[in-house]
Amino acid sequence: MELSKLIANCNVISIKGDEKTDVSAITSDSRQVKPGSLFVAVEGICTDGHSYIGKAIEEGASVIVYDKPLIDEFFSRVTYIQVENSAIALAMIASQWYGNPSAHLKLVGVTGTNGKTTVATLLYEMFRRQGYASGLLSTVCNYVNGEKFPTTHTTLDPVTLNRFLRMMVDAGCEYAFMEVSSHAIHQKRVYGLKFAGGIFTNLTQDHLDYHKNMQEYRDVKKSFFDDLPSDAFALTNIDDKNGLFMIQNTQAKKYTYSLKNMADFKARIFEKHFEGTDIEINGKPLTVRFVGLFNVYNLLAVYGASILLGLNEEDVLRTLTVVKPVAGRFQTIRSPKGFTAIIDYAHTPDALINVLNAIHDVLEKKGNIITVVGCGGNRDKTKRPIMAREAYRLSNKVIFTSDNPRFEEPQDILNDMLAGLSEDERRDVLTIADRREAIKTACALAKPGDVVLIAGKGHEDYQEIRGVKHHFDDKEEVEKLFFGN
Ligand SMILES: CC(=O)N[C@H]1[C@@H](OP(=O)(O)OP(=O)(O)OC[C@H]2O[C@@H](n3ccc(=O)[nH]c3=O)[C@H](O)[C@@H]2O)O[C@H](CO)[C@@H](O)[C@@H]1O[C@H](C)C(=O)N[C@@H](C)C(=O)N[C@H](CCC(=O)O)C(=O)O
Ligand SMILES: Nc1ncnc2c1ncn2[C@@H]1O[C@H](COP(=O)(O)OP(=O)(O)OP(=O)(O)O)[C@@H](O)[C@H]1O
Ligand SMILES: N[C@H](CCC[C@H](N)C(=O)O)C(=O)O
Ligand SMILES: [Mg+2]
Repeated sequence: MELSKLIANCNVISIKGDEKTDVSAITSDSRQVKPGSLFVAVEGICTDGHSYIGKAIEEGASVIVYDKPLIDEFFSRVTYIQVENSAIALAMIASQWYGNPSAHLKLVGVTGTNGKTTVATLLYEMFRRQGYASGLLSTVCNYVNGEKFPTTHTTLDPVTLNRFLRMMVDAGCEYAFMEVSSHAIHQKRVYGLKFAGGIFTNLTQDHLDYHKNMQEYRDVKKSFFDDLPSDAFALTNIDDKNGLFMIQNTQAKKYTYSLKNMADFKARIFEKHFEGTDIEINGKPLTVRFVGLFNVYNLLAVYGASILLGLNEEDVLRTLTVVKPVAGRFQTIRSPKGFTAIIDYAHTPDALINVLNAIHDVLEKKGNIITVVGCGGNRDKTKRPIMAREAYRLSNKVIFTSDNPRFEEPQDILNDMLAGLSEDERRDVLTIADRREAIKTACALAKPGDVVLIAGKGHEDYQEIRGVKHHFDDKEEVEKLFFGN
């Protein structure tokens, strides 16, 4: 593609070299540069792409896009484009390169601390079941109409993201649903995408390793809604204290959902059981196969977005009665000994509280809750003592274990968790760093009628230790213990 066309939507400060040059590929990673590539130098968290400009040229890059003064020498065979912001330029160039695919889809972004995967995946299933070709970009998996692709992030980098959206357009998809993480908004990964709608689920503590404080985290999320166009919808959970704040300055059409207040989309709960929940949405009764108050919020968001996108109400309600939880989200496995294991991706204090309360609601004190939980390494450390405290408070027995230690010592993470308990309380808990052993111990302690909650890793099929992902799957571990093999 001709360079001048590629940079048409960028805020260009200066151009040195031939603007008509033909570009053969685009990347922000010098290690992926091929002859004729355009390389965008982006300042990152670990390193600065500007330091790899020399390397990119050595590998054959013919265009360099940058936003900081260059000290390197200029080569006459290379075109240098100085832009206002490289991360934004990367997103705009990626969209152009793939023919602005988001403009040819009805793209809906879901943001919030918890519930993004659940809401985005259920929307994808909803639209597929109504016969619409659709795509999904989520933490668990990406789908282009029925075809499955593994993923690396909750929200992909702009080049990969736009490549997927292009694949969706080429496959005839009309709708696309994606998770929008706060990291992605902050790093401009979704910049310039044309959204047909945005959904806010909730905001509670997470990622305080990355964002300076809760206010910055909240403001980053809000900026996603600030940038929505006027023909899009902004659908928000007004039972969350930041729900209205999120849509305060958006140009998009505002809609609300709630279980407690007057709202455009409203639900009530009648009866909770282990197999599901009897609810009412906008006055219509239905039984869903989901457990937990938080899942009623997720389903309500799905209902609201489906209606706003033009689906028929009866079809939507009928589909809500048949869809099932996403892998690793409140996934229940019955043991032959009469207790239940629940695998759940709760990896924030709020998610853990919600999932434990949901178990209490259906257990009605007729059994004990044994919780196995750990916290991820090289992530928000301040959530560790809180998660430990809540797990202790809401369980009959807790076993602290490892999640993904990444580059930290497992015992250091466990110590941060234990700091959330008093000395007396610490004597009540078991600390077993080996996750396999921890799960085994919990299942050995369980009596008929009990629940073993295994929290934090959900669908993940690995444990990340010192940069290596070792195969590990909570569900597989439980099935081995229950059914052998
Ligand atoms: C902290 C974080 O978000 N990091 C993301 C960020 O990387 P970074 O800023 O560290 O990049 P860097 O390594 O400093 O490099 C800067 C630039 O130099 C380039 N470079 C680097 C080395 C080299 O040899 N040559 C070269 O050109 C890099 O390609 C990059 O363009 O930009 C990269 C490209 O988009 C991401 O892959 C990377 O995700 C890392 C792997 C990650 O783990 N991110 C997690 C925290 C994340 O994003 N999570 C959210 C979900 C969170 C939630 O649950 O809500 C997600 O959306 O997945
Ligand atoms: N609406 C909700 N409110 C609070 N907690 C929720 C909600 N939905 C799900 N959870 C809890 O959070 C966990 C993760 O759910 P889900 O994967 O849908 O969230 P997510 O926002 O995609 O997470 P991530 O940030 O890792 O992408 C679930 O296993 C459950 O424990
Ligand atoms: N998307 C989340 C995943 C956390 C999952 C948990 N198992 C962990 O490793 O901390 C994050 O990047 O914080
Ligand atoms: Mg997710």
